Amino acid sequence: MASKFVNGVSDFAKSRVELHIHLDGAIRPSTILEFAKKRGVRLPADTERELHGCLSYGEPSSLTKFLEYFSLYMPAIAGDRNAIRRVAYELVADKVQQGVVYLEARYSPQLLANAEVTPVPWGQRGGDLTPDEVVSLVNQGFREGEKEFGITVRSILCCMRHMPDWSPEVLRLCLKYRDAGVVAIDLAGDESLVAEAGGPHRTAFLEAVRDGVHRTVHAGEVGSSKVVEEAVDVLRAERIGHGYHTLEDPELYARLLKANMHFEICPWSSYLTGACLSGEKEADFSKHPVVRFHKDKANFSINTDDPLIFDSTLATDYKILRKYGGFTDSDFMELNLNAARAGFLAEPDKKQLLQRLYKEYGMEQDTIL
Ligand SMILES: O=c1[nH]cnc2c1ncn2[C@@H]1O[C@H](CO)[C@@H](O)[C@H]1O
Repeated sequence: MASKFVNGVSDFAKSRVELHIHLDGAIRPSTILEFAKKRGVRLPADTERELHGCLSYGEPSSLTKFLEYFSLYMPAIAGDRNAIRRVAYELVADKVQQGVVYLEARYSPQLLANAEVTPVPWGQRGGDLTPDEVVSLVNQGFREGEKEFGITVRSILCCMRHMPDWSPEVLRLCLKYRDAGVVAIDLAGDESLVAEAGGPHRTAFLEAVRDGVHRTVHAGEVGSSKVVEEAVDVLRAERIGHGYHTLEDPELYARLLKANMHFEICPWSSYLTGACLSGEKEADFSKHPVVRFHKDKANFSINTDDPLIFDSTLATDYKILRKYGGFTDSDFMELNLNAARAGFLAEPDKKQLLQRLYKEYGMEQDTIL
């Protein structure tokens, strides 16, 4: 799939920071299979290889069609305590393999629950796993992974654009678990269907500002620059998830460059969701917005987004930038340092992370700080 674009290109394998990955878009096919069998959930295939083939794709589609893939496998995981702890732990294990030293992973607590959520997602029967307990289970999985693998992991809780009624609870969980690894609130979902953030989303984000909860918003992925403008001016986002279509509004773009806004860029994802380079069969990533961002010295990170469905790893995205954007090792170091600075880690931990990166990149920190 992705490999046809980047065969033979070398990778940047030093310590990396990843800020934009969906926990529920990053599950191992083997784990989906295992829990589906245990729970009697039907899947589109019953070997790991075939299943992975069914749950992923490699040609450009749309955000709406991409989001439908979740329904193929989420019934195997949602509502199961062991499954949820496992997928969190395994994400850490997988990311260590990809050289990640700091990870922020996001998910919707409601989409993994089967109690105290209306409607109960994925056609599940109601049960007794609440969004609150989901967060606690994910935290446990991440803490186990951190301990085992020696990296730092934090989480971001997603509000869903089409489910404004869930947002007050998402904010409550951000506050309840702020000392247990939850660092921010996000707004995810299909901005091609729901571009304007409804009242409860706005209220949750403004309360987040008031209560010191960090904020990132999916905006300008497939939606227009207006969605980005709303994210910044109304929802008070500190980072933008994707943000490619910011470029349609030069004034807004100039303002965000000046404000050093951080863009969470997901190159391979953006091709497959039709967010960028749409209509191109042989994608020419030299025309991707990330190349412009790079030229303009914008503040951005490189992320996989949903590596299960996009059949990718961080290497896929790094190789694309190396091949089509001319990114060098020092560019990769710089963007990872920018990612660490834009991370929602508490200040002392962030300082430690930056020191770790300087050391591993062989940089004299005195000359950089
Ligand atoms: O690229 C994306 N854009 C918008 N929403 C997304 C994307 N990837 C995943 N999700 C949505 O976020 C939820 C919580 O993790 C996922 O269940 C999916 O619905």
